[in-house]
Amino acid sequence: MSDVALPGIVVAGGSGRMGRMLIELIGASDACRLVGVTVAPGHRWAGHDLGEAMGGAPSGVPVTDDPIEVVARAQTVIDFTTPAATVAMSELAAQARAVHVVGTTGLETADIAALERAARHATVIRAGNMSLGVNLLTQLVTRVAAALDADYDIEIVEAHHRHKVDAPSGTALMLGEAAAAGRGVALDAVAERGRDGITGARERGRIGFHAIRGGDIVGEHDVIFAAEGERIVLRHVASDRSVFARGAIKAALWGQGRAPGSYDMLDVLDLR
Ligand SMILES: NC(=O)C1=CN([C@@H]2O[C@H](COP(=O)(O)OP(=O)(O)OC[C@H]3O[C@@H](n4cnc5c(N)ncnc54)[C@H](OP(=O)(O)O)[C@@H]3O)[C@@H](O)[C@H]2O)C=CC1
Ligand SMILES: O=C(O)C1=N[C@H](C(=O)O)C[C@H](O)C1
Repeated sequence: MSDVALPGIVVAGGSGRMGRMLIELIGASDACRLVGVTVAPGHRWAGHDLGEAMGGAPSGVPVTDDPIEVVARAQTVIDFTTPAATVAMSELAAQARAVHVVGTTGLETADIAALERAARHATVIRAGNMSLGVNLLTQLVTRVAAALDADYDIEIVEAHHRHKVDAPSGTALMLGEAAAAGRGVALDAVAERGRDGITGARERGRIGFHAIRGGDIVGEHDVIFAAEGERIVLRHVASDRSVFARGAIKAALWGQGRAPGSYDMLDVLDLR
């Protein structure tokens, strides 16, 4: 197959931690090709060739802070940026009928509604965690939560690097949704985010969230089911961002030719 027959991918937020990982992995892939990179407005890479911007040889891949043209030429956008940038990108991707793979977390209800509007016209695949391990874990959490009653207190503890700007993490919220689904309750009705001061005794049936931030922690999540006399802890530890990037590339390939709509990694990984 000639190179141009491979799905062309734009990496949004190419100068970020996930963006750089995606650039490396797409560059090494023989199933897709990198056709453009977007960066934040005014970023020093904007207007340059990607290879040169990164201090190497020319690559033929343009970097831009004005994404309209590169998105129009792409089959897919992989987006790990900010909520505002992701919402703006969703309109462009929908206009171009490009698959939009969204890893960005910290999205508010209105942001998710905007992505759902875009999904009427284009394929949108979104997950707060794109690793195989976490998506499998959500299913284990649902199963354990369904098997246990509310005598088992559920607490979710997550740890990330010092640069992370949102809490709870997208993954913690996915795990919370999975636990709430197992219990047959709405997460919003039972979530308790952090505790401080004279909080009173723990209320039965709550799902607690706690965030640790420090150093270079890639991403760690514990789901604790604590009862009188025993405790179950389901844990996922990511030690390398490539697990998220590989999941995103898998989603990009899975999305080619897929009908417009909202999808997640359970669809991509055939875990439903
Ligand atoms: N779903 C998953 O599996 C995972 C999700 N994430 C999520 O992905 C997001 C990014 O994480 P991470 O890479 O660590 O964060 P970074 O801050 O390293 O990267 C985000 C990048 O987006 C850039 N950016 C901001 N605005 C725009 C814009 N309008 N257009 C293009 N680029 C823009 C930033 O540029 P600048 O710094 O110059 O402002 C930055 O380079 C977070 O929400 C994180 O939680 C992370 C890992 C896995
Ligand atoms: O910001 C990160 O780094 C990560 N964000 C995602 C999240 O919010 O859960 C996924 C992963 O844990 C890394």
